[in-house]
Amino acid sequence: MKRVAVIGASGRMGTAVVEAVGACADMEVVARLDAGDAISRESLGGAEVAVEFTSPASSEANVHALLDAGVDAVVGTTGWDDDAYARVRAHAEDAGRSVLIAPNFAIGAVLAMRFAQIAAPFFESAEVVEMHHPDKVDAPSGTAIATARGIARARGAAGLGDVPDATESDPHGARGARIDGVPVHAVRLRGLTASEEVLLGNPGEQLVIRTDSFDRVSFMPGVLLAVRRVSSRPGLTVGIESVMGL
Ligand SMILES: NC(=O)C1=CN([C@@H]2O[C@H](COP(=O)(O)OP(=O)(O)OC[C@H]3O[C@@H](n4cnc5c(N)ncnc54)[C@H](OP(=O)(O)O)[C@@H]3O)[C@@H](O)[C@H]2O)C=CC1
Ligand SMILES: O=C(O)C1=N[C@H](C(=O)O)C[C@H](O)C1
Repeated sequence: MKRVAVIGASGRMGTAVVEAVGACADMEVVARLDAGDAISRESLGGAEVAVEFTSPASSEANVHALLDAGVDAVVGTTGWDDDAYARVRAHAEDAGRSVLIAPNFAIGAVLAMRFAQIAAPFFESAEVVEMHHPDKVDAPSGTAIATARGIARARGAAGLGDVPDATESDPHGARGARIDGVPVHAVRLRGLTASEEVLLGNPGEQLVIRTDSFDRVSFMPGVLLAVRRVSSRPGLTVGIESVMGL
């Protein structure tokens, strides 16, 4: 029986994780921590793995505290950059522990990111539109950042230049953000959970890759897979693609 702690347990994702882990025959929730709770060996209740869905402002500190407490971590909180990854990788390696951080645990979203990378070299234009519930605190989404970076890498490797765009004046920022040169647009709309479209264009044709999470249950198979596999992957793993065998 894998002993699991949930950090951010009262939040939207934490609540879904507590329920999903509790429904598994091979794992149990031994600790539920939220804002204001200290992370320590004692408060973690003998957990082997912690699942962390909190806020971009607190996630890295939580992961260091989990490593100090001798626990492997599965992290879904967004807002990570390369410097933060490097600090956690070094800490995990020093401590002989494992951390898996993924911007999206939904199988469809992971596949959409991969499909976008495969398609990107074949299209002149590429833009990413992410659409989320209006209670989300960060924009653009972690998934959109990872998607845009993947597209940019694939375009760069194929020798493609900048996406075409004749815009000369955009005082209101209507052309969105640029992530590694790829335009990214964020929609916040009541009724949505999490969706993303990758728009790829050539003269006379368009390819749209779309993924929708209608419910937070969509993230749970990926989270549970990560909980089962994280401890066999020393150091830092980013994304669940490799865990899925992609
Ligand atoms: N990787 C993935 O597949 C997914 C990632 N996410 C990401 O997960 C994160 C959480 O999303 P969501 O569940 O919707 O957010 P919520 O705001 O619903 O939940 C976050 C929870 O964490 C708590 N919290 C805040 N700070 C701390 C802290 N320092 N220690 C412990 N708990 C803390 C909050 O408490 P309080 O409200 O009191 O501040 C709240 O209960 C976001 O970054 C989101 O983008 C979301 C969905 C899928
Ligand atoms: O905040 C959310 O809800 C989500 N956050 C993640 C992100 O920022 O990409 C994953 C998913 O899109 C839901």
